[in-house]
Amino acid sequence: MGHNCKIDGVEGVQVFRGVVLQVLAWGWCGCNTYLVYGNDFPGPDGGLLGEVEAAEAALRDAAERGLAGAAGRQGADEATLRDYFTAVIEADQKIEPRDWMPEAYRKTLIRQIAQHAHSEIIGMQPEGNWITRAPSLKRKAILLAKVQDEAGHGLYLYAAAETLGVSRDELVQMLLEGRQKYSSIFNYPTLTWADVGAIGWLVDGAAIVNQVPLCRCSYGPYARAMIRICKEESFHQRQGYEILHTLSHGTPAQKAMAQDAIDRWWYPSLAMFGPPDTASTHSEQSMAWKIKRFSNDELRQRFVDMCVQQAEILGLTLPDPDLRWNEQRQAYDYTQPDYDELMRVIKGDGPCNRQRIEHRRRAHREGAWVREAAAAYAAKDRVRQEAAA
Ligand SMILES: CC(C)(COP(=O)(O)OP(=O)(O)OC[C@H]1O[C@@H](n2cnc3c(N)ncnc32)[C@H](O)[C@@H]1OP(=O)(O)O)[C@@H](O)C(=O)NCCC(=O)NCCSC(=O)Cc1ccccc1
Repeated sequence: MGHNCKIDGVEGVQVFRGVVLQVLAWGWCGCNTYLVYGNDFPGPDGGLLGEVEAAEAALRDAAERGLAGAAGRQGADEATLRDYFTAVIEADQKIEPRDWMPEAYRKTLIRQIAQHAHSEIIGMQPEGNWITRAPSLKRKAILLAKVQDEAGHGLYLYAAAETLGVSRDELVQMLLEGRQKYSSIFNYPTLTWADVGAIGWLVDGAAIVNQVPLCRCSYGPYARAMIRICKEESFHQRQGYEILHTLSHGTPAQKAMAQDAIDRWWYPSLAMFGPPDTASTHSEQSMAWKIKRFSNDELRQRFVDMCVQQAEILGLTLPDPDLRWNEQRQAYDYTQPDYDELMRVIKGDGPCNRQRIEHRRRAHREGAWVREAAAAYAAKDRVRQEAAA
């Protein structure tokens, strides 16, 4: 399907009816987006892809050493199963769907993975808003592919959540009824084309910093989903960075537009990491279970430290007059985001909360015929297969 061509100096880009499918030259790349600049361009992920690869190797190792397998111990009493669960976590092995797990561990995972899946799906809206207005056909194709990747991430994550005994239908229903959350960041508007760049650089950047440690999460299906998602998010971050780089090296008006986007997205991106550690209700337990590997504040600091030099290369300013290197801490001091605003947005009172959820409800209603057709086809297919067997 499609044909291969060279776009922006990248060989082997597979194109089908004008839409970039994938870069064939990149062995692992299963995603839709592609790299649009040469090797002289600085990679903005701060080496995080290396960490993803290390986590992937650790997953393979865990599978080979195989401490997991508590499924075979289902007959044991609860105390033995609990000891085994603790041993698996302590040994940095993986809990798998059929293993015994405490009910609170299961619930925490369902809450976090579902919230994560909903974020990917709702997160398609702010950028989707710019697909028809992207400044060139090339930019449109890239953005279309990126937004499509987010849908794919949502699907991997719903599938991971389903291994915990909850159905995708139930999860979607909980989102639509406001009983489950999605990330605060997607309740902010995308006012200009530069916002698409800022989302890629800052929002995908924050997402990667948060998600790379999740590749080492103690629950196998979530950890495995995160490996692929992080690789794809790394592309997304680069495409956003490249948009901003182009704008900031363009006309004064384009540079001003890029700066304005950074000014508006910086603090909401810092808030994505959640409340400060002192106010985080779940962190302690989630870290003990090795679902979370770092606290909200640790990850936020890592993100700030990563962004400072990248902003310098972009020639843009992070909107924080108190941002400065602290020699003693070997980290940047920075101004905290407004956590009262975060709480207001989480509770439904952000600039776009109503619009986002209304749009999702409408899309769900309008997609009913597709779900019905798929279910009817599956039922027919089952009958056909049973008849043939
Ligand atoms: C770090 C945290 C978000 C929160 O830590 P926890 O230990 O779970 O909670 P903690 O005790 O600290 O907080 C107390 C309460 O506050 C809630 N809350 C906190 N922060 C937020 C917030 N920002 N927004 C909304 N709610 C928030 C939290 O749920 C809890 O409420 P609950 O008790 O449930 O009612 C964690 O769940 C996590 O790592 N999730 C996985 C990553 C993930 O979901 N990424 C998604 C974005 S990336 C993406 O989509 C990619 C993309 C890029 C571009 C375009 C499209 C897509």
